[in-house]
Amino acid sequence: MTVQYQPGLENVIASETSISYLDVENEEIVLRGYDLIELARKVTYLDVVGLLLNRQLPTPVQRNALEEKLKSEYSFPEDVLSILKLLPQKTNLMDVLRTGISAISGYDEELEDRSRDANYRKSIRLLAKVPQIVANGYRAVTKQPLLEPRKDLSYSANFLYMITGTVPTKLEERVFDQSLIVYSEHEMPNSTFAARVIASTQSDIYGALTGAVASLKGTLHGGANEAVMKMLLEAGTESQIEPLLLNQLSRKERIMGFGHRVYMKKVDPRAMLMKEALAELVQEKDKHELFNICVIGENVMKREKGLYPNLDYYAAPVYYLLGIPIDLFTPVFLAARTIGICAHVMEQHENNRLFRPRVFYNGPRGLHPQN
Ligand SMILES: CC(=O)SCCNC(=O)CCNC(=O)[C@H](O)C(C)(C)COP(=O)(O)OP(=O)(O)OC[C@H]1O[C@@H](n2cnc3c(N)ncnc32)[C@H](O)[C@@H]1OP(=O)(O)O
Ligand SMILES: O=C([O-])CC(=O)C(=O)O
Repeated sequence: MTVQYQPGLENVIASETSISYLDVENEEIVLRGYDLIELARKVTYLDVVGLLLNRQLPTPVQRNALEEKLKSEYSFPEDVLSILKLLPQKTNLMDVLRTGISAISGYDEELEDRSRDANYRKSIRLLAKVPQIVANGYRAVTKQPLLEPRKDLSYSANFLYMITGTVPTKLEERVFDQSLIVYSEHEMPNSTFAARVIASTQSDIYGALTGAVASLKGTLHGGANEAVMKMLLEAGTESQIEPLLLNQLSRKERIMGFGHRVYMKKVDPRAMLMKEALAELVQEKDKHELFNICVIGENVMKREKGLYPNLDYYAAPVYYLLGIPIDLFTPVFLAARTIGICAHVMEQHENNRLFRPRVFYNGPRGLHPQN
């Protein structure tokens, strides 16, 4: 059988899934039958968690039960916090997160159980603990006091509170929750593929998620949201963003937050939702210039390269205005994506076929060692 080689597996169908699908033609991100953007407008992150885990949107009663279950799993091993405190201050926070997720696996009694029910329970535990690794991991390496999760706050409000140390306003909570929804799941990005490849050996959900963290760190993937914010801050003013971008483009550099393997010359619907959220936030915080800088940047890239912003472009200034340290932007993305990755690992375990592709060999043949 001849199979065509596709560098980067571009457009190759790697899995069958009922979790999500990017319908680029119709500009819709399908999540278990729903439009992701409509979900982000109408329901909460925990509803989406319920949808991804149970294949249907929870009723309000089911949603509350899910929230209670999550909060009952907030307890966190002290020893893992001690490990995180030992990491050097300069450790990249994605590496802190990778270490933390790896370390908590040993505390899960069901680690080696691959059944759907066990994977479901482990997903809940991960959802309860990953935000704590993000927030307290950052606090540990930067020598700030650690915070206990607050059960009186919603899941999303607590996550933001544990990062910033301040209870968010209603608008901040809603915008952050929306950002978690749009980051929650996106078909087969590099990180999800990495997790499925790992899970396909019958390895465990913690290991698969740990691998996904390493994948997401790269700037061609999740790491772009941090790079975007650094670029926007470097520009600093409305008048400086265009020359900065033109300069980078003249050096043939990639502009972070633009382009996408699947959308490329089309708009990423998630970026547009975050643009709306940013417009609301700059109003509340009187930071209109940041919004204007972003819009100018968007227009320059459309004009110069025909490229559109991806989610990371508009999520970055949103996170900045929410008071999230830039080094935590990608860890927060991973925390939001944990549910999507868990759903994929569960699906992989339920209908598994080992990933083992072949190569297009272009090396020498027929050599012999000289004795
Ligand atoms: C949530 C997420 O993870 S979204 C992705 C976040 N990552 C980024 O924003 C990083 C910046 N973007 C990129 O590097 C790319 O658009 C990627 C990695 C996301 C997708 O890349 P690929 O599918 O491999 O596209 P590819 O590299 O073939 O690009 C096609 C053309 O567009 C150009 N291009 C693509 N993205 C950019 C960009 N951001 N800036 C400048 N040029 C770009 C490429 O240089 C290439 O041009 P050429 O044909 O003249 O050589
Ligand atoms: O789909 C991709 O390749 C990257 C992406 O936008 C995501 O993971 O959200």
